[in-house]
Order: sequence, then structure tokens, then C-alpha cells
Amino acid sequence: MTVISLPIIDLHTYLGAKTSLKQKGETERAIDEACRHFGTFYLVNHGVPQELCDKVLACGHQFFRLPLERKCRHKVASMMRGYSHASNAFVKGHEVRFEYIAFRPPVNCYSNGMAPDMDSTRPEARLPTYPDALGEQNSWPNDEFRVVADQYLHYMQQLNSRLTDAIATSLGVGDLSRARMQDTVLSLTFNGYQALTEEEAEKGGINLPAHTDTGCITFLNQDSEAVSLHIQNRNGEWRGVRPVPGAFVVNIGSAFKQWTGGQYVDTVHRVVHRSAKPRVAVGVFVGPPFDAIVEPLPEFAAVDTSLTRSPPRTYGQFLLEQMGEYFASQER
Ligand SMILES: O=C(O)CCC(=O)C(=O)O
Ligand SMILES: [Fe+2]
Repeated sequence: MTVISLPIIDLHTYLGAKTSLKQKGETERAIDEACRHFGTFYLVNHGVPQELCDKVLACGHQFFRLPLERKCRHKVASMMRGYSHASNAFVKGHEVRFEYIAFRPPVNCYSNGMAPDMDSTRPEARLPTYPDALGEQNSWPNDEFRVVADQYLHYMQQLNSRLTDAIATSLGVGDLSRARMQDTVLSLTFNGYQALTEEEAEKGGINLPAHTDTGCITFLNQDSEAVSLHIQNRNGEWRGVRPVPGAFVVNIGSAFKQWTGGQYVDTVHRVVHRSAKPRVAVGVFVGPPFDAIVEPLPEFAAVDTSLTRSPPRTYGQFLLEQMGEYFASQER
């Protein structure tokens, strides 16, 4: 697999107190360009302590090493929380091999957790209306895991806010759009991948099939060994993303593409893991509130008419359409 050379955005100076406006502008332009041309880039010197990034990955490894029966105790009645074991499942015609455990803020933490003006005790007041889409409870493997995850999310929230601000500045949007871009919810997912055998890989086996992320921005903290994440370049060719130690791989998601009237690229990516060791990737997925309408920001409403012509949908609808398609096709 040919590897792709992606931009490396270094935030060291940007996050420092003594940064000149000129230096800030250079970093903002570099981020903007990376979002337009690739939709994926590396972020280094991002301010999240390396020790914490390593701890988070270690928590993932520890969890996925548990016996299946033990991991299954963390299944919850929700598409978006808890443990899911997708081995031997079929997604979009592919046999997939991956498992994950996902955590989200409680439903009521969403500014959108409830439909406006609804009696909050009624089940249909919850958005989105897809059954069990959110679920109520996270299922934490243990207290230490939870502490590490909370610390990590705290830093990720700050980082996301700084990065979003940099992007808003480079896009030149007004205050209302800037506030909309900042009104997001973070979720945390640990993905575990057992390597495919030579034979499985030859037969087109895949760990995580091709997809775009639905939200705005994804921060991936990955094991730094195998080149298992692949992205599609502009010609539709698959290219490997070599892990850079200490770096996050940042993906632009479909909601961000919509916001910019199609100017930012929502990268198509997949995972094919073929190493002797299992792989863990921890993703922080940043998305708009579930009741936010996903449409181009007013500044970009005229940019891509093909996007603006589609009927406005809430992010909840948008997400569930994608996830529903994904999960519906899991049945053989
Ligand atoms: O494992 C990775 O590197 C990517 C995971 C991913 O694309 C996802 O969870 O959406
Ligand atoms: Fe993804």
C-alpha cells in the first residue's frame, strides 16, 4: 500500500502565549488548506499530554484483551453507546472484524437532548426518535478507565475549541457561524482490531469498511505501528496513512463539508489491519447537536447548490440515516 504524504500541522507556536498575528495566520491558513485538499491531516504539539494519550490507548488494549463474555457485559441497549462486537458480521457486503466501546454524554447533556417544548418525561421527546439511538447510560469498564477517559475528554474539548476557532478564522465567518461551529458535542470511541489473516485480506476482508465520518471533526489517537488506516485520494485510490508518533490524525466529517457548502473534504477512509499485533484507535468524534440543522453556513450558502438543494435535515436524522444503513446491512 502506497502511503500518502499528509500535511503535519504543528500547534506548538499557535497555542503559545507569545504568538504573533502573522504566525497565527500562517497556521490557520495551513489548517484551512489541509481541510480543503485532503480532509485529513496530522496534528502535533497539540497540547494533550503524551502520557495521557498513551494511557488512553493502554486502557483500550486492556479492555479488548478481556474475554468476550466479560466485554459483552458492557453492551447497552443503544446503537451509540457501549460495547459492540462486529466480528463475523457483514457490513455492506464485507465481512468485518472490529469491536468498539463507545461513550457519549448523557442525553440531557445535549442542548438538543429533548425536543423543544415537549414534556421531557415522554419517550418521544428525546431526539432523535430512532429507537435506542442514544441510550441513557454509558457502561464504564472500571473506575480508572473512566477517570482517564474524563481527563482525556477535558483536553480534547479544549483542543477542539482551539482548532475550530482557527478554522472559523481562516474561513472568515461571522460571529453567529463561529458560535454554531463551536456548539458541538464530543463522544469517545475505542476501536479494537484483530489482524486479518493473509488469506482473509486476499479475499477482500476488511476491519472497518469505507465510510466518511458523519460529524464535524474526528481526532484519532492510534497505535503507531502498522499502516492500517487507508484514505481515498482525489482520484479514488487507496493510500495508507502512516502513524506519526505523538500525532493525532484529524478527519473532516460530512457535517463540516455541509457547513462549508462542499469546500472541505469529508475523507473516505477504511481500516485494513494486517499486523501480528492487535490494533487500537481511540476516536474523539465532534458533532453538532442532534437538533441542529445541517446545512451550509450562511457565508457558504451559494457555494455548492447541489448541497443546498437537498432538504434540510437535523444532524440526528443525518447521523441515523448513515448509522441505520450501516447497521441494517450487518445482517447477513
Ligand atoms: O481506526 C482508525 O484509525 C479509524 C477509525 C474510524 O474511522 C472510525 O471509527 O470512524
Ligand atoms: Fe471513521
